[in-house]
Amino acid sequence: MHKLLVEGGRPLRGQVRVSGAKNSAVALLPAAILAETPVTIEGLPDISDVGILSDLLEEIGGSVRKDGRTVHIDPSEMVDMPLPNGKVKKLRASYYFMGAMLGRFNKAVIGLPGGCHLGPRPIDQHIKGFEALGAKVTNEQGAIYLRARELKGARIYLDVVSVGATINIMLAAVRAKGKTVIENAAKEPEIIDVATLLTSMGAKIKGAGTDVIRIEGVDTLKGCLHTIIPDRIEAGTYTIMAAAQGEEMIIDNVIPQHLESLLAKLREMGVTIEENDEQLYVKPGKDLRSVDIKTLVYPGFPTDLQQPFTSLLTQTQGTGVVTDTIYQARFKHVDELRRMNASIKVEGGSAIVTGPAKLQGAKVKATDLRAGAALVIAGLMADGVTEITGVDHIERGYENITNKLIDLGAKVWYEEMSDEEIEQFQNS
Ligand SMILES: CC(=O)N[C@H]1[C@@H](OP(=O)(O)OP(=O)(O)OC[C@H]2O[C@@H](n3ccc(=O)[nH]c3=O)[C@H](O)[C@@H]2O)O[C@H](CO)[C@@H](O)[C@@H]1O
Ligand SMILES: C=C(OP(=O)(O)O)C(=O)O
Repeated sequence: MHKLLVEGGRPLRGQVRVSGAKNSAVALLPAAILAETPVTIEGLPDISDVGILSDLLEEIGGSVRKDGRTVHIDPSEMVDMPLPNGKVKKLRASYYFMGAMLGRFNKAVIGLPGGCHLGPRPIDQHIKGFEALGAKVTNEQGAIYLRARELKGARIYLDVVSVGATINIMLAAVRAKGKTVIENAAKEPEIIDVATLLTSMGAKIKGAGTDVIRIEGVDTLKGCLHTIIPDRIEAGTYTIMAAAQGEEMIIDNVIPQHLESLLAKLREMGVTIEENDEQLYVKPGKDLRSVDIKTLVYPGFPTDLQQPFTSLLTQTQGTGVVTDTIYQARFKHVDELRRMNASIKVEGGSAIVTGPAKLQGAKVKATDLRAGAALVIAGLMADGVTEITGVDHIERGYENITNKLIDLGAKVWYEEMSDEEIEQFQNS
């Protein structure tokens, strides 16, 4: 087991290239189950979530061949193998095996998913959708059993706007008989990306990216070639780093429109940002002003950038209120930032951040993926060395973060943890 060390105080400059989107990748891979001939996906990020999903595709009989960041998946020999335990529990997105296997085989057995602990993360809307399409769904000892004689299109109104439920219902519905309408659907760019792949496979989908998605079921889907979109959350994380500790930075391979809510807030704080076709040029001003943020569904401020943004607010002038309306308990990073001398109070679903605080390097724990990113940003701004444990969370979502940071001028490195440190980490 290793820890990540960050020596603070060095300015970041230069260019960083954003990888393919984690939250697309984790849906595109299971979507390949629905095809009958090989699917090729280009630009997948090299992160652990992608590795685990590729292994799961092989467990059900698929052949997965990696060629750099391109992955070729041959789904022709896949079978309806139950996956009640094991790797499905290591990540959130294994729930997409439910929709995809149900769509292909009319049955699936999938263990309840893992992923970041951000408070309750129910999947009732996914299940409501599968049931509406004609599946019988039961929870038996922590695994979801789904069975259908035949899936039939239905009108499904989501009670909560959910990325996962929208994509999962799309996956199950593309091969169902007749028409499905998903109302109050989520509008995140990753949903459009998955719909684009499915459409290239022969699916008939209209309205992805709006809150009403219409799907006309087809009998078969074929393989295709798809290029993934860039990761707006990774791009946003580096943009926040540039505001926090950058001199001048270029974030490359970005769709700027995907980040408008973040860019608007950064400009309000005094950061200069220029948008080009696929790049952002970021130059922080002196004495940035604090702002309030409230996370919302897309195109609102993304909850996945709330934690990194909180680290930036520790350095701005005044008080900023961070309210997470998606995950009211997504504040585990706050205790760790306090160890580094940040001045933050959590009240209800909000963190109140008073800046500027002089951050100091400390031993901290990444409790989840974006908490890890928040600690890296804090470490870059702090005096001295910050030691971050729980690095496997960070590796779920950030490709090659150390090399990308080193190229920008940061001093970051991994060290093996001692037995004593591992024990302390496991007990904390
Ligand atoms: C793999 C992936 O894409 N993960 C993202 C996805 O997670 P995920 O798909 O799990 O998040 P959802 O969009 O489903 O969740 C949004 C809200 O709806 C609630 N809810 C969701 C489903 C459900 O059946 N019932 C229910 O009540 C959740 O508890 C949460 O409060 O979107 C989140 C919100 O943008 C992001 O933080 C995650 O990075
Ligand atoms: C919460 C996240 O991921 P997951 O849904 O995969 O746990 C995230 O990407 O910030």
